[in-house]
Amino acid sequence: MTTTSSGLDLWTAPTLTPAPGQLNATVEVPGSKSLTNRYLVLAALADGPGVLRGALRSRDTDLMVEALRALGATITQGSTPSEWFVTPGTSVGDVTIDCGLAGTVMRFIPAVAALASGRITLDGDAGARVRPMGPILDGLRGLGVRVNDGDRGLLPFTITGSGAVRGGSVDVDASASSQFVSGLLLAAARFDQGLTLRHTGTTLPSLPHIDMTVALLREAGVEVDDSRPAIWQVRPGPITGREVRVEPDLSNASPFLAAALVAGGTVRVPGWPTQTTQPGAMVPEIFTAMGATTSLDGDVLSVTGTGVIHGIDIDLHAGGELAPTIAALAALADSPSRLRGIAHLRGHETDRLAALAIEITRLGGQVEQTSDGLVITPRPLHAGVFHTYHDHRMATAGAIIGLRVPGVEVENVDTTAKTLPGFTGMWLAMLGAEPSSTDGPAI
Ligand SMILES: O=C(O)C1=C[C@@H](OP(=O)(O)O)[C@@H](O)[C@H](O)C1
Ligand SMILES: C=C(OP(=O)(O)O)C(=O)O
Repeated sequence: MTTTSSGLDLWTAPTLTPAPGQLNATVEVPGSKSLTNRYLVLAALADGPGVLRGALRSRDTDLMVEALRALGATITQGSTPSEWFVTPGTSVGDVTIDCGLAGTVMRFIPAVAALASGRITLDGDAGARVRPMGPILDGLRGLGVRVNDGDRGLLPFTITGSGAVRGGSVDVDASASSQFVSGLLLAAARFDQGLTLRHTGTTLPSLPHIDMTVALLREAGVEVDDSRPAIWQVRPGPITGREVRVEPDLSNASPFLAAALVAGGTVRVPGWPTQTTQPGAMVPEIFTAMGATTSLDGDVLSVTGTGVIHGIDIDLHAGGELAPTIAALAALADSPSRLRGIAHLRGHETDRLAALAIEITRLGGQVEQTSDGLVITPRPLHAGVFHTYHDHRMATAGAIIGLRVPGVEVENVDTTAKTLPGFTGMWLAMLGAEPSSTDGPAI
């Protein structure tokens, strides 16, 4: 790692020349962010103690633990960092909660805060203060919750919890984020009247993540009716405290599996679920379309590539999390790609459409931003700094491109700690290289 005069930490991404069979690695991927933070919320709202095993430890999940503690839950680490014991509890008093840059914290905690008693202020990183919040705050108001956001629809804001939420019916436009729906559904069984939520927008991103919310509620004994399109009904009732095991994070697996396409060879990820609501389940089909061979043997997903990557035309509205990985592959492909249905990525950790376009173009690529995505035309790429805008998935995208293009320096690669602390060590281990405290190794 080097630090420039302007204070940027730069990590030279290791390069591996494509050679069939050269890459041969098995990568253990930690638990899913989305599952971990949902299980934590449900455990904190449950009718008795619960245990999470295989949980992700990262900035986003540690912030969720701190937020739930501030709201009265007792959460203690078990015998390993990925084991959490949760005892529900209710807080009384005024607290401030740091959401960092975590969408799951800023969108899942407000409804939990409304069930507590006191003035609860949520704030976060500078980048979090521009992420959309209005529809979920208006939704809470419609359910009887006092919210003061200065009518800005952004962090910071204060919720005055009275120890109970009336609940009832509410319309929410979730076209900017599925988390507006998940954030209300997760706590809804604890509302006096439960919740009937109707999505009013013309598009709905990340439906698998809403399905994940519904599935986890049902596993915890909550009655949810999702039989009508874009309407969810949650009956009031207890949430069961229980023991759960978290699946590996399939979206975080995607950069490692992508390495097989770029470098040629095979990357395996154990623990791949046969059935899951994670959008990362789309990875095998997408990578196959881009030129890989994939197979699931037991619970081990193998992706084998030749170094030749095909462009793809894909609607990613269900799995926008995967866009940075796919954009990085597209920049190295043998034909143009079109990524569609992902306008909402402009409200992610950064404006991901702009960030990907600017950074790939900076390395010599050709990327056009459309109203709802990107058109990527492969061009010979060259060395340069890949800026990451505090976005973990920009950092992993830079690492993917650097695997093929010598001299790609990923700025602030430690931003990967949002969901994957230790990314660089895992990346180097996958490549068979020793982690280095200086620049990336010559491989
Ligand atoms: O509920 C969740 O766990 C998530 C939902 C999605 O958010 P958006 O619908 O805002 O894209 C996804 O991109 C995010 O990484 C995690
Ligand atoms: C959009 C993402 O995160 P968040 O949960 O902060 O919305 C993401 O991880 O790609």
